[in-house]
Amino acid sequence: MQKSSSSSYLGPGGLDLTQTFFKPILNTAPPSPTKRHTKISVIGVGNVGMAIAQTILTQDLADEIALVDAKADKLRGEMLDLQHAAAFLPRTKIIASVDYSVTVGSDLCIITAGARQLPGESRLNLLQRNVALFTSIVPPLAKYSPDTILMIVSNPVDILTYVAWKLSRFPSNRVIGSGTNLDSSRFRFLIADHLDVNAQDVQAYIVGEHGDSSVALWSSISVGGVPVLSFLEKQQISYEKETLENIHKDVVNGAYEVISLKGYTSWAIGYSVANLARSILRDQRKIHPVSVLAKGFYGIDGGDVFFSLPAQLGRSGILGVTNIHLTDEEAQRLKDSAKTLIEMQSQLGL
Ligand SMILES: NC(=O)C1=CN([C@@H]2O[C@H](COP(=O)(O)OP(=O)(O)OC[C@H]3O[C@@H](n4cnc5c(N)ncnc54)[C@H](O)[C@@H]3O)[C@@H](O)[C@H]2O)C=CC1
Ligand SMILES: CC(=O)C(=O)O
Repeated sequence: MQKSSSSSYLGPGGLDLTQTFFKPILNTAPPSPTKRHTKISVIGVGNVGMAIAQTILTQDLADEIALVDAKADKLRGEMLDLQHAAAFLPRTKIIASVDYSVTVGSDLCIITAGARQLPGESRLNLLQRNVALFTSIVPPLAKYSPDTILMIVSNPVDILTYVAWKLSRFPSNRVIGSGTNLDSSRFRFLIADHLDVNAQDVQAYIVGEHGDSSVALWSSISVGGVPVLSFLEKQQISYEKETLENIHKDVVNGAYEVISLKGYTSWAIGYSVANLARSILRDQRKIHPVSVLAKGFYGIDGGDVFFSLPAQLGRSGILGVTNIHLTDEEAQRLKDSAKTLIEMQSQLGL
């Protein structure tokens, strides 16, 4: 049986079989002009890109997903494998190409392409390799989808978000790094595990660099609406600062541990980015710790640095940054995290 370019099957003699199986209802009203067609492009179909794509599919977040990768065979294989799950998933058109024209008209472009860490290697060590790739990825995305929102996932995510902002020339509200949304989920899991509660009832943020200099905002943690540290202090319940430091260390070491065990991280970042995509495309106006242009917030003034702050996300991208009270120690750690990133950025000459 021959397949036409429009995907309808032509039987013997060129008979269009879709006409045999379906008797079309004529004179129907056209689709409502207010119904939006949502398109997401995922660049890089490695472990991370595919975990994101499959989570987006299962959560019914897009009408169309376009996949792009430099490896044509791997790309077609991943596209077919996802298409073959059509009978079990919400209806989503899945297309793929090594040519960026496939991304045209995307609402959201998620970049996961690039080198990943070897066991023990830091995220910042990937910088030179992945900056070079971004010069061939970001300009065509901006060309084919000038109104899109860019979501950067490749590491080091904060500096690459800055690079994507520069290369795209987009306003900063439309260039977002997945940042510490993932670290904060790890943090909430560990606190929930420690207190034997549900992680969704734990409100807790890791901010700053997605990486070794990240900052845990202990002073603002609440569980079920109860501010944890001030509650413990009022009840005169002693807690060890070391216990808190160890939980943060476990957050920072979390990715290193997973990478040393299975070679890469994928499932948690898949859920994290799908969670961000939902807030953006469904205009949820939820607060997420994501990588944003931080200049002017929380006393950060040393340069154009992107790192994670609790930001409100909606259909136009970043809507604002929340003003959480920080202790002097937390504010200083945040400034140190910014300094680390600005020093790395200054070597790029962008
Ligand atoms: N921000 C975060 O929280 C996280 C970030 N990551 C980062 O995501 C990135 C991807 O990780 P994995 O998927 O595990 O790596 P991977 O090696 O499995 O996949 C990378 C993919 O990028 C493709 N690629 C390379 N150059 C390309 C180009 N110029 N154009 C298009 N595609 C290209 C490769 O062909 C490959 O399919 C890494 O930088 C990793 O560090 C990973 C986990 C979490
Ligand atoms: C690899 C990475 O950045 C993570 O899993 O946090």
